[in-house]
Amino acid sequence: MNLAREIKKDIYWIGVNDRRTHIFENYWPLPKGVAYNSYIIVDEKVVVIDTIERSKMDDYVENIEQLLNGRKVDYLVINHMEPDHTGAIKALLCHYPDVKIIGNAKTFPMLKNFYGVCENLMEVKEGDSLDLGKHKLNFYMAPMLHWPETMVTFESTEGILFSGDIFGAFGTLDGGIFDDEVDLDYLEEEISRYYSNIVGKYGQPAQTALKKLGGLPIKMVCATHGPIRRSHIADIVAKYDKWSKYDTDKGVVIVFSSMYGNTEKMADIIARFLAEKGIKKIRIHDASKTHPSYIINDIFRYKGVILGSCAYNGNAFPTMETLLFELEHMGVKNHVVAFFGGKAWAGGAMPRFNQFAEKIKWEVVAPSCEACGCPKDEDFETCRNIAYAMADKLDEIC
Ligand SMILES: Cc1cc2nc3c(=O)[nH]c(=O)nc-3n(C[C@H](O)[C@H](O)[C@H](O)COP(=O)(O)O)c2cc1C
Repeated sequence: MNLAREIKKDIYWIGVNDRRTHIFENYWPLPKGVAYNSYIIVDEKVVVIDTIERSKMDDYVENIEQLLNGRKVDYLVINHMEPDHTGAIKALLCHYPDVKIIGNAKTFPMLKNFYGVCENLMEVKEGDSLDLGKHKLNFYMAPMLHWPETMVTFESTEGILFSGDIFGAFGTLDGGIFDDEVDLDYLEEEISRYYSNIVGKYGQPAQTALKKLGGLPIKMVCATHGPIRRSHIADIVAKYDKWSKYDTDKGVVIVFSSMYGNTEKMADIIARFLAEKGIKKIRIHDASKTHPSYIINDIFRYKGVILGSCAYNGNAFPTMETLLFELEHMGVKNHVVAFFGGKAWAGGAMPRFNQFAEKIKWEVVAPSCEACGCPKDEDFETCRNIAYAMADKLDEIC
């Protein structure tokens, strides 16, 4: 049986599910797997829009052959060059050597560098269109979402936006492929984790793209990962708008790195004081246990961040270092922060935390608390001060 599915007359989803890969881009955990979505329009001309990751390319090409029943592919649109969407290009070209490849000026150098393909290219620019017969494609550039060459393709007859990675999600498509057929609640974290981890660094390009695409009469959004949107388009667009503006809710993410439990105890104390002040949305993460992707996802949700680390060889603990590096690298904006931790002699984490606050430009709401050995009464008082200052700040700005 061919798992290809018609999504509108003569337009098919020809994607695959990947439940075998544990970590996406060899870094981001995939507890619910991931789908690589590809699409084909069978008109007077046949066009494939984006391909899939190479591990399933044999099945993929076989599906296309079955579906086309002897017809050839005329065009391949490359919205995004990342290998999880271009991994099957060479296999496709082996079966259909005359395919004309559609991309933009930034696509083709990458195509040559990754796959040595440099013939039969058709370059498109902003607003260019292509007639397939009944269907017409329009191309719009979406640079840095999340690579320089990224673009989107709008099919204007049915109003379908082939959005590449934009509006994508982790999680396989277990049965249904549309947003009204799958359990969106079950996928919720995988949708936001995809945004915060993969697209999150590019808030400004996302805002630009939303404004540009906002004028199109979109009836369906077909991303390269996650469910196809046809019933809840406004919902994902609103989420993207919120996330890409770094607009967060009232709540606090406490993250600690602790070897022997002293710093962890301070995390619990701060959380208790926050609760005393009426803060309900408190998420505590152990940076040594929880992958940064989940912590970053919570930081994209909540305005307040309180970070704690024991001193470790003159620095913060390595698992905290990893998180700080990620946050700095992503340039996450618009948070308020405070710090705590433990030491046994000259400390180490606090100078690193201060450097972090300066670099990321988050407002520090209270002086840090650094306990020497196990935390004592005066440390608990400083923790109380951190929690109360954070709660007051959130009351003021959220
Ligand atoms: C490998 C190692 C390196 C450490 N480096 C420092 C340091 O540079 N400065 C310091 O004051 N304490 C240092 N300490 C001591 C711890 O920071 C201290 O014991 C702290 O209370 C541990 O907090 P925790 O219980 O949350 O793990 C180090 C401890 C270990 C085991």
